[in-house]
Amino acid sequence: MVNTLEPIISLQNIDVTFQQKNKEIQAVKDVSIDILPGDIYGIVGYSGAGKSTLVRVINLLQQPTNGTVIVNGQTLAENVNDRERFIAKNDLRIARKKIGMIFQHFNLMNERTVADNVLFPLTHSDLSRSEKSEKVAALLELVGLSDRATAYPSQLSGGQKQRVAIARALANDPEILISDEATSALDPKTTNSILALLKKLNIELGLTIVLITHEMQAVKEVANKVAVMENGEIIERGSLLEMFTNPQKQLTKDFIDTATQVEEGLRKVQEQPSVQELAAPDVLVKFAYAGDTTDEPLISSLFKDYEVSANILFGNVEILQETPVGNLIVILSGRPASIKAALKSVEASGVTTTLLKGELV
Ligand SMILES: Nc1ncnc2c1ncn2[C@@H]1O[C@H](COP(=O)(O)OP(=O)(O)OP(=O)(O)O)[C@@H](O)[C@H]1O
Repeated sequence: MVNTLEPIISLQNIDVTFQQKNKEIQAVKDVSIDILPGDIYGIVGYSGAGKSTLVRVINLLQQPTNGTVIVNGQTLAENVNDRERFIAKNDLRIARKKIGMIFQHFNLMNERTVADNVLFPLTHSDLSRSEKSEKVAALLELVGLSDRATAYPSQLSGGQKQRVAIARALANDPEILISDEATSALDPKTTNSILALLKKLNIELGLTIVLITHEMQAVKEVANKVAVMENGEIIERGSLLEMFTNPQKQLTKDFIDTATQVEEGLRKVQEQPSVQELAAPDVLVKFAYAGDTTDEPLISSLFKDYEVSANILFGNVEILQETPVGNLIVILSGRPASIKAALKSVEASGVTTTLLKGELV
């Protein structure tokens, strides 16, 4: 995506405060975020971080206590003379049609068929009866459920229910889809098929997707940008690659470790005698890199240029956003000054290094 695009969603200095008896809950604190057309923007955080509250501000399902909400160039909320003002109800109703939403528990109407669930948002549209039927058929085709049009939600698997919910969310041709933990109730295989569907909709329809989740794995599969939320604030944000190769905050690192095999690799590596018996000046380090750097030249240059040998204990390369992203866990051995210099040069070549055990002397 070109960076000069105007944001399709712009949230500026958003606060959401809930008043509860004699206490105030600040669910969202001064959050600003710009989402560009065509982005799949992942917002990650633990339960209670404020993700749902924040994304519900986009379509004013949740009114902000303060801040500006601009969607598709239209100002839905802003602070004027110290008072938060909102777009007129009728205009909001129209604006909301362009913002689809899907949820963890699907929210389907159980007494209606699949086709009727998808038809529901078109009830008051100007389309003729046959146009509506055609639209429903096309939507079911798009989500791969043409053969289940007359089934009832109770007859569907979780993944199929979410497909119906997606078709329903797309009925009014929205430009934005908000996914609030849409894959959290699904098993890993079904999760992947729903994420693949979201990616397809992003590519084929140019749909902008805001994906909130507590699973970095889901974000990793499809998002191009990521923000991490904690205690109502965005504590870190960036491109998927930046976040995976050079996370700054501990919480981001923890989330990333859950989505790579590094955490598991590290656990096994720690059990190995060579690590348990690690003696100075040897050090255990992790290298994380993206793009053209590959492990082989990296390792051979350590020896060639610094006479530092690297014993690889764990290696993992995966493709994110069509870019290889690698993680290596190695023991470096050599003269102390050489190890230091080698690590410096590795860092300078764009590889993120983390000292896992031992000390640089
Ligand atoms: N309507 C409400 N009234 C009072 N407090 C609320 C309300 N909605 C949310 N909160 C509180 O705001 C904070 C943020 O909640 P929110 O649901 O946005 O978090 P989340 O990151 O989406 O977590 P989860 O995935 O569990 O929903 C929590 O402390 C929650 O209890």
